[in-house]
Amino acid sequence: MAETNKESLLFTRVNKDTQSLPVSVEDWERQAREILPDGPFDYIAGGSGAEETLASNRTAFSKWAIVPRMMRDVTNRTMGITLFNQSLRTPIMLAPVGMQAIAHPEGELATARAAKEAGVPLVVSTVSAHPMERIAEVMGDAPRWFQLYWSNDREVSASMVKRAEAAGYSAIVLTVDTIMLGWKRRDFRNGYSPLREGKGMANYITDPVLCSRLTEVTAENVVEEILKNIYHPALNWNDIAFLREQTSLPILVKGILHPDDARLAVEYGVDGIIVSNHGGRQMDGAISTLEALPAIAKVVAGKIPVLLDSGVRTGADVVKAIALGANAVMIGRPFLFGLAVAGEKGVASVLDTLIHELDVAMALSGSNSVADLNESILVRV
Ligand SMILES: Cc1cc2nc3c(=O)[nH]c(=O)nc-3n(C[C@H](O)[C@H](O)[C@H](O)COP(=O)(O)O)c2cc1C
Ligand SMILES: O=C(O)C(=O)c1ccccc1
Repeated sequence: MAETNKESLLFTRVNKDTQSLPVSVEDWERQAREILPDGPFDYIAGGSGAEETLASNRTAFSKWAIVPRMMRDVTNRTMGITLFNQSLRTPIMLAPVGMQAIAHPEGELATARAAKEAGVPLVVSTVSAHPMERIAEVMGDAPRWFQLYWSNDREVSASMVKRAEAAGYSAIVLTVDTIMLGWKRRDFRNGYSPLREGKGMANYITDPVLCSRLTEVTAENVVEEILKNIYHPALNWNDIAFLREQTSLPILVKGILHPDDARLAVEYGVDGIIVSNHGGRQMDGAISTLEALPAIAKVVAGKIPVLLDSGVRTGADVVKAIALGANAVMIGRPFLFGLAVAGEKGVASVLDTLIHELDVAMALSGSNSVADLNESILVRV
């Protein structure tokens, strides 16, 4: 990506199109704060409980410093990786984020266009504001995964997975940390629930199995059904076998923080792990993902890919996560702030900035490829 680097620094970053756009996630967040009402803004930016995990996701990154290597000829460096036989331009993905219409009316459709343009895979949420098939249409051949919220009616889960496979999604991400919703004080204060407002029902109202359960298909009935479906405390490792019967796609579990769970994921034949605390939105007081990563990477020992999200904001953050054992990272709120402020252009700009930051961070740390990144360039501070 040497050519992009030159261009970005000398031209793109100072040309008139990008000048008015924010250049950091903090700036995007500030602008989103101005545009969005309290309900949606707090829903997006907030965390659960006392927001301790939300904060520690960031401080964890500052507890590691990069010790850059010099004079390593980084002319021909690459950010490319291969994940489940798919070549990706960078080790960055868009995390599954539901109900994106609360940020921007075009929601996931705008995000999908930006992701496609940037060559960054998108993970579409079960509770997306547009049907997965519609989002797939926008993406054409561009890489996309489907995130599943296990339903307490497993035939609904099976139906969604089959629809995703038919619509060209190439992996299933089973989110396992949301067997019930986290305790969100900001939302209680604001009296705000996007799910209740029907912002996350597109995949349900279009689902034949879910609709067959209703006496009458109305928005109200669908929302009630979703609320019942999202609550599924019985989820356990044996459910993986059922999921495996429904699809030939790779299955990842999202929300792993304990090395023993990582070991179980491998044992139960899962194809990938996403180290995540849901961006500090579920179990407050939970360990930050960067702190959790090394022990998990050690247990997994390269048997399956390990991804990480929660708190990734800069190119240097990506370098640190990969150096500590992640194969790739995902971002959530950063792209949502971009979406809220400037729709597709905003998501595109957030991605462009992060990708260029990563390129510069790799070059200046003396790394020619993602495979070059390891703990030897990190120190605890
Ligand atoms: C508004 C919002 C909605 C989310 N919806 C989902 C979802 O539907 N499914 C899911 O697995 N994770 C969901 N997440 C969690 C993200 O996938 C991701 O784990 C988290 O945002 C990463 O942390 P970050 O925001 O600090 O980058 C959501 C996060 C936010 C902020
Ligand atoms: O807001 C969230 O983080 C989230 O993941 C979610 C889960 C279930 C329903 C709606 C949102």
